[in-house]
Amino acid sequence: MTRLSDIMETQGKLLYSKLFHKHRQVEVALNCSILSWKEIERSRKRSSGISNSAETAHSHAVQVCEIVSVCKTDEQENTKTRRSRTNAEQPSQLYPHAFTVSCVRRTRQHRWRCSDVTFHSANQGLCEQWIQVINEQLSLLTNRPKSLLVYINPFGGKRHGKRIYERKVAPLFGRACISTDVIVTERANHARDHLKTEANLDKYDGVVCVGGDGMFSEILHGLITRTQTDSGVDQKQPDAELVPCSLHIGIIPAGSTDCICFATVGTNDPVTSALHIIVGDSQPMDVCSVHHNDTFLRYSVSLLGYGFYGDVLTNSERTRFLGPARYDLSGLKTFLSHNYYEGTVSFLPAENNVGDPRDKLQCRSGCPICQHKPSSKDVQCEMSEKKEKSDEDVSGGWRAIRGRFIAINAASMSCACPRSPQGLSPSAHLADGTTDLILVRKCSRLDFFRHLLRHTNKEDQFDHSFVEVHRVRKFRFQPQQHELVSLEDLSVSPISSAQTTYNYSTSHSRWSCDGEILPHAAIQVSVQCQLIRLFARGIEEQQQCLLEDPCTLWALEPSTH
Ligand SMILES: Nc1ncnc2c1ncn2[C@@H]1O[C@H](COP(=O)(O)OP(=O)(O)OP(=O)(O)O)[C@@H](O)[C@H]1O
Repeated sequence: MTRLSDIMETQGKLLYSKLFHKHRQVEVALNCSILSWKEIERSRKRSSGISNSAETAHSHAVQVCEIVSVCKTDEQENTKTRRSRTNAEQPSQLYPHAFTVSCVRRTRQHRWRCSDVTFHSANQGLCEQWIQVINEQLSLLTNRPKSLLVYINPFGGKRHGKRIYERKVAPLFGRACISTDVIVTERANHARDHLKTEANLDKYDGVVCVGGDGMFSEILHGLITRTQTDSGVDQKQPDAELVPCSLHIGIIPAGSTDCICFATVGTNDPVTSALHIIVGDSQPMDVCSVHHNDTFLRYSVSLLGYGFYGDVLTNSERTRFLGPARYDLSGLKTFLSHNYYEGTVSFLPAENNVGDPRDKLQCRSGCPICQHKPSSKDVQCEMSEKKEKSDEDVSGGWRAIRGRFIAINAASMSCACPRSPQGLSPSAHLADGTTDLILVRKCSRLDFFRHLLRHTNKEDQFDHSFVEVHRVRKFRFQPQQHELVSLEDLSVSPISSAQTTYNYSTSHSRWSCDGEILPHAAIQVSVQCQLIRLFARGIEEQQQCLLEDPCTLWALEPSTH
């Protein structure tokens, strides 16, 4: 990676001045990508009668694209600060004019904060020039949103959505001169329906969702449906090539489950999300379209789960009154039930894909695998290759596995969360046009427990004889129609042997689709590569970016953060 200081040298300076920062003289320089400042400390050593002017410098730099705003420093603020200074800090009194640059500062665990840096000068005109030139550079950043449509779910999570937006997000949008239209939802699906038909989307550069994953799903469905309607595409057709949405979606986390935000930003923090929106970050994301025959069911961006995860969700819905504890209780109940389900999974492997579900390459900011996006031409080519092969192979490039499954999961992202830091599929990618299909076959309770346990540590959860994982572009599931099946032939684990009764599989489970239960067990799923874009940049390798340039403003905050 190129050092910021090198960029400063190689790119022409737009502006250079000696100003004061924190009562020390600094050299401040701006080019089209970096604002940097360097402390000048003159220690006049006199030896052998020769005056020696030495510079010891503390350098700082911020990328122009991470500047939130620049403004004249409030007169009162400036005077107050000056009055409170001691005599030793008097030079600032000689420099009464000032401007403040607000910029992104990285703190621990992928959190961003807005940090103010104030520069003082005796020359008012010079301060105004700095403000003007920095603003000119900011206006060249065309990816930044200027106008946003914000939907707030006032009942998401702990019901703090409105307060979070008003206190933490709106002031930042104001500073960045972003205009907003805010809609506080009055019922479930209010945001989805408004986006589908009423909203005048031409006015906006993006849509912001204040709430949890359920609220995000509403925005996702509203925006995709609207885009297809406006483009004359029929999303009901399972083979329709969907048109990518032009508006970005921003997520301000304010729900009880905020997995999409966590997976795309690395933290669930409203201020961090607001800053990613302000700087106009862009993270493409795959979306799975789910159909039952020719009926469109839903879109999914994170997890489609049949069997274990479908049952956990179905059971938890029956005990909503228990609050978030219902998921633990339902998980335990489902685990003890130890059901399995028979059916056929058919899938189209992503053979030309660069990555593999077990290659341990995690999807991170600027992910090379997601950048190697297959064009629809490549996918067509892959399909026709498969078709050619199909002359010999009856499956037409598709593979089919019939069996008895405890769980069938399709992870379109790692699905990492605080409880499972690696997630269900640690190497799944946000935008490579595939989903990781994980099949957990019938096994003993103890084995299944061992498999589940691996989600909480760093061991390979696919390294079990009863687990297989395939990276796929499409898949189908057809449940087996049959009577109740006995688990007699299961290898008996210590846990199950303690029980005197046998377990029986009910014939069907339900699919959990990003936390919503689907009405059909037989489904067809097709991954729509990079159908949407979020105001995010994926999870940054934080330590790496701190170490790469010592000349950086990105100092870590104390561990309290
Ligand atoms: N004004 C409203 N009144 C009732 N429900 C709403 C309203 N606005 C949105 N919703 C619905 O609330 C559901 C949950 O919202 P959200 O995801 O923001 O919060 P959550 O606490 O994370 O949800 P969950 O109950 O799924 O954990 C969404 O499916 C959404 O459709």
